[in-house]
Amino acid sequence: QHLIQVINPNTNVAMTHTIAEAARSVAAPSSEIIAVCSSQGVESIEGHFDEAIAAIGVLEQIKLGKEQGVSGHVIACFGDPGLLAARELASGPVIGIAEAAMHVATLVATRFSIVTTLPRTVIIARHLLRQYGFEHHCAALHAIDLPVLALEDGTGLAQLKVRERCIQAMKEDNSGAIVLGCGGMANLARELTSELGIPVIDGVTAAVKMVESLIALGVGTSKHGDLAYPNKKPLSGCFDMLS
Ligand SMILES: O=C(O)C[C@H]1NC(=O)NC1=O
Repeated sequence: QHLIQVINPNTNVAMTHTIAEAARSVAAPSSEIIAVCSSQGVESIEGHFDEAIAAIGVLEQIKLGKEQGVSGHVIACFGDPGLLAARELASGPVIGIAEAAMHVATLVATRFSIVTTLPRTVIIARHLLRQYGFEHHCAALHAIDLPVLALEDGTGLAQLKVRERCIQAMKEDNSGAIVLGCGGMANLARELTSELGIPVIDGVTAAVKMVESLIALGVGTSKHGDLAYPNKKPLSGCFDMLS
């Protein structure tokens, strides 16, 4: 039995539940999903400011997960906030949902489109494409132009918009797969894949299976070089919780 920690970096409980359900829907019988969210910070992550705040929440949860003996971690926000910092802290694998979804898309298509929430977060996905080396694999990025928490408001409007943008991407982008650009979209991928006849990929489920694979391979985060544990030093003020 392996514990896999799935971290929603925002503080929204409903979205944490959506993410947890998706993670558990694909987890192997040998995996136990520990779903958590940041204990403080932002209720949704919609830009650079939010990402910076969320990264601290991620690090706090990574530390707690380590103390609980988890075997691996998922950062369940499409900005992959705090990913490399989390890898310094962690000994097991740490996978962000954006990198996971992008990797899976490149395994089944030569080019993919991304459908995310607010237009202002598109640049964050662009930065990740460059950082991960997938810039030339991404045909286009689309935003439904609704706030992240519209996905949890119960009206179904955001889900309708995601479907519309996926259909538009299929028609316009000449890409073979679509990546859903938000942890809160995790429960939409299977239905959209079968309805639209194109791989619609969610990063939460992709990341859970990648963490499981790395655990099975006996591959943890490298502690050789820049992802070694952080240099020991006193952490003052509110950061004391990270020491
Ligand atoms: O960047 C986005 O639009 C989505 C991102 N924000 C958030 O609170 N969870 C996420 O996955």
